[in-house]
Amino acid sequence: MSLFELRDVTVRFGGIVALSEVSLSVEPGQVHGVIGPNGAGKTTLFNVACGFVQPAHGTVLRNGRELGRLRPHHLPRLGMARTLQGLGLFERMSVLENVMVGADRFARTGFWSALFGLPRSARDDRALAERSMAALDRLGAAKYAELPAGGLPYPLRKRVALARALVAEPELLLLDEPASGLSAHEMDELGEVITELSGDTAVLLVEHHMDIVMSVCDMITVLDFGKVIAHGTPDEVRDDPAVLAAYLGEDTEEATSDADGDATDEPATARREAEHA
Ligand SMILES: Nc1ncnc2c1ncn2[C@@H]1O[C@H](COP(=O)(O)OP(=O)(O)OP(=O)(O)O)[C@@H](O)[C@H]1O
Repeated sequence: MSLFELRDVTVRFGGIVALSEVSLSVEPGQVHGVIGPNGAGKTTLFNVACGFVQPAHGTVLRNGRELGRLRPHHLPRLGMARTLQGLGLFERMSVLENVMVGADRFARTGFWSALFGLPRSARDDRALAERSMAALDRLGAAKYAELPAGGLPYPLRKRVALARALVAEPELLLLDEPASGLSAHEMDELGEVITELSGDTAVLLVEHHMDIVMSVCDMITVLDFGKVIAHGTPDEVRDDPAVLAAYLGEDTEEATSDADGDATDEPATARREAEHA
């Protein structure tokens, strides 16, 4: 039984089929990457996994159980957490407070006891703060705990967002383009963090940057035009002719490592635009 599964998921936006009968499964301890060229359906797949988008057909399963109409607020009780491209931090709140927001799965305090400041609330708060500090420490960001999140450089804010997702101790972490906006060096660091985390939590990593996907994932699902065109280990996917044709191929060099280490896929984009025309 898989930890998490999408089975034959189809999503349509008007006349556009963003995902067509897509299936994938994430196993415990696995880092599962989802890659594909622009418009392949990666974000849509992530949004289905988070409950932002409801499939027209197909099912989402957690530990083999169909989830029905999954909504984002169901994730904590399903043992799932996510980070988003936009990070979604409260800029004026401290780093620690931001991370504590992610720990609500552990907050037993009810609305009334919190409102009247009953002792259990303070105890819960202390426990949450300790847990949050531990998550920050794990990501090398504990020393920024008291600073406003909005003032931190972008890579650090990413770490805070990751700590916030981790503090609920999810069994499955959903990461949407975590490498975007990072330098090559920061991407390497992120890769190490993800590999380290995967000892405790499975990861579904939707990512545009090929280098990090190839280096940290155990399994990769490749999408193109909303369909799964390949699935396998990084080595299998790298050599798959369908992947080479769709995404890697002659565009690989440009797509993964331009001079300053920042990824670009302009040649691939141009080709795909021509195909769509
Ligand atoms: N809300 C929406 N309304 C209409 N069409 C959409 C919507 N979201 C996505 N699409 C379309 O669905 C297809 C898949 O888009 P999606 O954003 O999931 O791809 P992607 O692989 O994440 O692309 P990128 O790498 O460019 O972000 C595209 O053709 C896109 O234009």
